[in-house]
Amino acid sequence: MRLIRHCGELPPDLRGCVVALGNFDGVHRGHQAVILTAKRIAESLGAPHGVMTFEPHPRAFFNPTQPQFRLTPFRVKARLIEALGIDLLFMQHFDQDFANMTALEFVGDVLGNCLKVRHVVVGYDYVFGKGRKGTGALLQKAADEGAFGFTAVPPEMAEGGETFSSTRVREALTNGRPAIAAQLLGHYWEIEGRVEHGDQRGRTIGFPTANIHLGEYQRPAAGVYAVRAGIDLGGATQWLDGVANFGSRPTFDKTDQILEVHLLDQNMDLYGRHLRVALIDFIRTERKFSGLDELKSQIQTDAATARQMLAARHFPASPGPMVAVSEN
Ligand SMILES: Cc1cc2nc3c(=O)[nH]c(=O)nc-3n(C[C@H](O)[C@H](O)[C@H](O)COP(=O)(O)O)c2cc1C
Ligand SMILES: Nc1ncnc2c1ncn2[C@@H]1O[C@H](COP(=O)(O)OP(=O)(O)O)[C@@H](O)[C@H]1O
Repeated sequence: MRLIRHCGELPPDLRGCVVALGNFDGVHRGHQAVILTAKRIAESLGAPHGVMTFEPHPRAFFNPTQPQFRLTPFRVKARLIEALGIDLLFMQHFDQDFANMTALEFVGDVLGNCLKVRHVVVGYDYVFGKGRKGTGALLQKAADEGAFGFTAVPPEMAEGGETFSSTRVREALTNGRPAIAAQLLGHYWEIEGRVEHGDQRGRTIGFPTANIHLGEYQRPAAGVYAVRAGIDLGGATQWLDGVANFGSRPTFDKTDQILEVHLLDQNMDLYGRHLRVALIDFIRTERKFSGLDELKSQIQTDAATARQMLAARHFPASPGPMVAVSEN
């Protein structure tokens, strides 16, 4: 997959693609339907396929003080889109100038003059352009006038008849339901980041923990999770079982929230390493303990619970993006 940040970077032979437009935060199963529709149409036309997405997320641009909400920071989103086999990823920088662009200007200048798109694909409720005036109807009108082909993909339904949505994924995570989030996403939800130094207390109780700050990520429910941690070993991601706590560690009167991951049966220096942490199951809510002994004995129980939960699930043997398995 080729990442294009500026129109001028697009080689002439890659003009005329079929493009899926959207924010696609999470790349959930509804997003996948939109992106794969663009891919299928492109293949039938013999054209390149692409996804156009906007950074920073327009919602974060317009409301910079709102709580963090991202399911997938850009690099994670890009990896998931690449896994769908897409040729081109257009990352459109979202700034004040871009926000001022009308829907018609976007269609004419970006989709038309710059990309010379053959076909545009969006989800059923997608809106774009200044004042959110750009709709499926506007794109259909441009298509009727011969600018390009157009497809609006109808809502993809989950088993219970509800539509897949990033909002529902966020709700599942804040309610401590990572398995539900995984069903909606079609893959386990992952937090990834660099391992930082902490208070070096973990090793003294036999549970060293790799610490990761969540940055722009949506905060899940505070508590203990069975996790799988992905570490880059020689270019391939190796997945290891673990138990993690996300929260503010009230036992030590801390207030900042952090993800702390203990890898089961491992002893390795992870400081400064890049870690992917997939939340698999929720074990319990975070608590304030009377002291280290009580915390240690609870973490021993948590580790045993995580072991059982992870053993009950089946994960693909090969490294790469993990796929969600159904609840059992
Ligand atoms: C499985 C697990 C469960 C935890 N549960 C709690 C908890 O309920 N309450 C709490 O205050 N801290 C909890 N912690 C966080 C520990 O307080 C923290 O890992 C320990 O103090 C080590 O901190 P350090 O990495 O800064 O050295 C948990 C940690 C792990 C690994
Ligand atoms: N099984 C393991 N799981 C997690 N981290 C481990 C493990 N074994 C060794 N480590 C190392 O120990 C560090 C955490 O130890 P800890 O005493 O909790 O220190 P800190 O407070 O700095 O996180 C990790 O960052 C990693 O480098």
